[in-house]
Amino acid sequence: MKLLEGKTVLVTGGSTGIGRAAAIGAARHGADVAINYASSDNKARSCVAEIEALGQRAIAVKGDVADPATSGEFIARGVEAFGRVDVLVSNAGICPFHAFLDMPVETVDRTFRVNLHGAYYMVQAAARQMVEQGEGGVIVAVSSISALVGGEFQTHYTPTKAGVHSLMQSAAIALGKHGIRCNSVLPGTILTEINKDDLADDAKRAYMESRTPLGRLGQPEDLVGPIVFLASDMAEYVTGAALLVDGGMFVNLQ
Ligand SMILES: NC(=O)C1=CN([C@@H]2O[C@H](COP(=O)(O)OP(=O)(O)OC[C@H]3O[C@@H](n4cnc5c(N)ncnc54)[C@H](OP(=O)(O)O)[C@@H]3O)[C@@H](O)[C@H]2O)C=CC1
Ligand SMILES: C[C@H](O)[C@@H]1OC(=O)[C@H](O)[C@@H]1O
Repeated sequence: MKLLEGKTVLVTGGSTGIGRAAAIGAARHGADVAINYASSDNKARSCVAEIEALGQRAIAVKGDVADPATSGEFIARGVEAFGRVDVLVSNAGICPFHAFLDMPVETVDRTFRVNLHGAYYMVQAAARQMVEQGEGGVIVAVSSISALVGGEFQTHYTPTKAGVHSLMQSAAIALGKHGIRCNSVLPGTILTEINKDDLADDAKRAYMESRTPLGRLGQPEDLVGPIVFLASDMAEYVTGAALLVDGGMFVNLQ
């Protein structure tokens, strides 16, 4: 069953990892897709090609989500290409691992601007378009298990993921009257570019696997079902919710 037939889905950070899987997954469910990305031109092009091979339309729009102007441009390009925006998946993010006591100011600033400010501007721009269209819409933000737990080398990152989770809760209230649903997914440890170096440490990787009741770390494709579900009418009474997609890692304390 195709859950997003005829919908237009916009995905930030769609060139690699979770965003790419979400973009291709949405296309498999019948959506036309616009992806935003920062720098990976070839990967963005190949994502578009993969979606087109599925028989759906796709565009890639380059832009830094930390720049407030990028959000308006991305939404406008999506509307220009497909006529409307039904779903935004706010996913773009970075996690430059670093110790707390000597954390550079620039690293804190950049991480907040990309992960939290970027999500804020994108969600706001998409919501403005959805309100103008007058037919509701859906926003799914990629937060993290890190919204709920800390990380020694992620003191600049975990607050941004808690912020994204909180943004979805407040946006759900602000936008409910417009028929716009806002939810977040909270991935656990998913094998992507963002943590390739961190998990190159075999001991750390084995430890993270051992903390996961389902016995393996996640793949980007593990997020597709939850994101498509939340974006679809199957979740029409779900808003302000957060869905852990972590193989059970969060509850595995003892
Ligand atoms: N992997 C994991 O374990 C987890 C990841 N997450 C979250 O998932 C999201 C996606 O991460 P993941 O797929 O793992 O990582 P990847 O590094 O594979 O993908 C990140 C994506 O975001 C894009 N991006 C990065 N910075 C910007 C920017 N300034 N403007 C626009 N796009 C940008 C990248 O584009 P480009 O390739 O062009 O740089 C890429 O498309 C992030 O928000 C992350 O916090 C949450 C929980 C766990
Ligand atoms: C990048 C990390 O491996 C990953 O990001 C998250 O949000 C998870 O909590 C993991 O720490």
